[in-house]
Amino acid sequence: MTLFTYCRLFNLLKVKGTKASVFQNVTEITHGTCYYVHLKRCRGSVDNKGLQDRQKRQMVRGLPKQKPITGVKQVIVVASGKGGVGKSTTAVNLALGLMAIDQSKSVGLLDADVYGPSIPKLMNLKGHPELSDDNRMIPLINYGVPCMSVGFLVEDASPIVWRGLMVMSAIERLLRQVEWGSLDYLVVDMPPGTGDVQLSITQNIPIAGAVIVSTPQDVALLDARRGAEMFKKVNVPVLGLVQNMSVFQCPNCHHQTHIFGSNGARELAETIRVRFLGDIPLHINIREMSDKGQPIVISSPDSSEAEAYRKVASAVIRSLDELNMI
Ligand SMILES: Nc1ncnc2c1ncn2[C@@H]1O[C@H](COP(=O)(O)OP(=O)(O)OP(=O)(O)O)[C@@H](O)[C@H]1O
Repeated sequence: MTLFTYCRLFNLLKVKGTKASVFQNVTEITHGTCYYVHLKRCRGSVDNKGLQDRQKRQMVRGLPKQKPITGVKQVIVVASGKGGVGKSTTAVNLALGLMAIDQSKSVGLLDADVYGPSIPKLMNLKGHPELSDDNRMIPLINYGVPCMSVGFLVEDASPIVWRGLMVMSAIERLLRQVEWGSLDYLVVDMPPGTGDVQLSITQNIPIAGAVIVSTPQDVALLDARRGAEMFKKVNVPVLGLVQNMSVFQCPNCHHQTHIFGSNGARELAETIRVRFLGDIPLHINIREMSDKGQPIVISSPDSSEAEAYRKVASAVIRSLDELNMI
């Protein structure tokens, strides 16, 4: 581990306030290509599992007090039960779609996928955040969207091999130590699944609602359902389901194929009584533009794919408006 990465990780773990006392000693242990940071608690060793279990129990009982992120009006989390279904691509294009349909709105993007941060690549951003006068990280901006990601804090090729407590500290820092300014929406790209990170985020901040992304494939739908149930359990409203990669149209003969199935997410939305937010086709332009860091909503705003993302953004706003009326 280079000295640079080490310092970055160390800074990342410096949590202000009471939790700072948890970290008395951070020691680097190198095992071949894997790096571990060994944490010692003031009294005895850290019982990660115990701590996490306690957090989960507190969560379920609704004990911890959620604190809003300074300057942010509404937090929208984008989640998926399963990895690789297009959650980050949807989060990016949703954020840009929200801005496209109402340019008076300010939108930020937070990459909470600490194990596999992809927002820097998708938003074509590189570099490290500067610090404000009060030591908060200033987001990097592209396409008018301020972004923050753990990817800005570690070197590109560094393996992100973290123990549970380190992940929680990183998340806390990303939630509390970023100078967002004033935002109407903060779109959060969650890690896939229904684990500690997801619980920790729902525990720490008030969330306006969750958008669940799934392909129409049975195995993805099963996990999407689990994701939706988790949010309901912790009282986060589910704004709806996005069906990604629903149809592939051959660019030559225009024949349409439902590679992952056709209507699974739509049917699941009906079953679990949440809004169906829209269909995003499986399209090479979406993948190619994403890889270039030029999201389709920005690079081909007139395409039907960009329109599909804007429709999803409109549906999300409808869900939020309905919730705000309650
Ligand atoms: N509608 C789509 N059409 C074509 N390619 C897509 C589409 N949606 C996503 N992809 C591609 O699928 C791959 C996975 O997408 P993405 O990284 O957004 O998924 P994810 O669910 O966030 O993955 P992870 O769980 O690893 O974070 C990427 O290469 C992306 O460009």
